[in-house]
Amino acid sequence: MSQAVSAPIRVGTRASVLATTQSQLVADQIAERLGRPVRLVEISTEGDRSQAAGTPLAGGSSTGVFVSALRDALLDGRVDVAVHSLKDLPTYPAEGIALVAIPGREDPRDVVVARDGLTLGELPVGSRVGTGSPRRAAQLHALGLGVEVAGLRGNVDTRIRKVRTGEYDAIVLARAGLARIGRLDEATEVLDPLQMLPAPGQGALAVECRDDDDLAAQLREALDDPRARAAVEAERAVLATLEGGCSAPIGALAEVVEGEDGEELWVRAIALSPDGGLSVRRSATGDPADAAGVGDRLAQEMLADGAADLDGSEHDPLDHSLDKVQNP
Ligand SMILES: NCc1[nH]cc(CCC(=O)O)c1CC(=O)O
Repeated sequence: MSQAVSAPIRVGTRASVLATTQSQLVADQIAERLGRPVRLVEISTEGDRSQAAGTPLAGGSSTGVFVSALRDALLDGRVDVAVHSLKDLPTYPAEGIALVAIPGREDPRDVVVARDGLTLGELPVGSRVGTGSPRRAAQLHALGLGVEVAGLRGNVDTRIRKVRTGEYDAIVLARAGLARIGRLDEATEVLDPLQMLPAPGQGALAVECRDDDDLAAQLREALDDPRARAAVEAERAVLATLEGGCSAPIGALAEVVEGEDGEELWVRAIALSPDGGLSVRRSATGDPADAAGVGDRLAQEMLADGAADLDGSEHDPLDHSLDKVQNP
């Protein structure tokens, strides 16, 4: 499987500005640290094609679409490396493919891009806030701002334009996406994770290759950031365990910090009913070496707290059986 030493390493990428920018970032690091020529190869995905055609994609189910075309290119040898936004990766592994590196992570928080430089709290009641993410929608509802939450699709550029044209008063996006394409100045507010917990893996990249490729060990050595990896493993374990028991929108954020006895991992997570009326929120600390265990146990506690009962589109206000987890 491995190429001659002089052959360029082919890095597969989606064609969007965000994808090519982050793939180029990884390609540059590979070239610099492995001292080998690297070439980007654009792979158009089913998701890109249906976005271009304007066909609506259901929020959650679009996840795998962007990923599978790149993995196919990897498996049939058209590319040697695939770069994904980590939060777009399904939690289950793919046959024949190794997640070899999680490079240093961008700030994982969400941001607001609003008209007239407004923050969420400054938006007049009745304002139209755009997001295609059930997680963001549920947390926006839970904030009780009195705004209308409306669906939103398209790449980052398209979404920002919809604020410019007045179609939306504000939109919510990942800070990392804006930062990577050099448009962070569009953000009018960085959201506190207390108000808006990011998606598991947000702001992180995933570098994959074929699991039998000699390149795997080299890429890990050259690109992997152990702190980012531990944080993301914990967040994804929360997601994987909760997915087993509920289909509610989920936010999770972990970080490795320097504690008194060395490195410490902390994790926060939330699961919400889609209308934001109910939620289960939990946090934990633990050993970064046991990141997945910490995330899994946290999610088990959330399920025991009622996270499994959060799915279903509307919460019946007369049903008091879930009052113990009702938002204040
Ligand atoms: N779901 C699309 C997606 N996948 C990754 C990012 C941004 C970059 C990141 O989170 O790493 C975005 C856009 C967004 O959520 O605003």
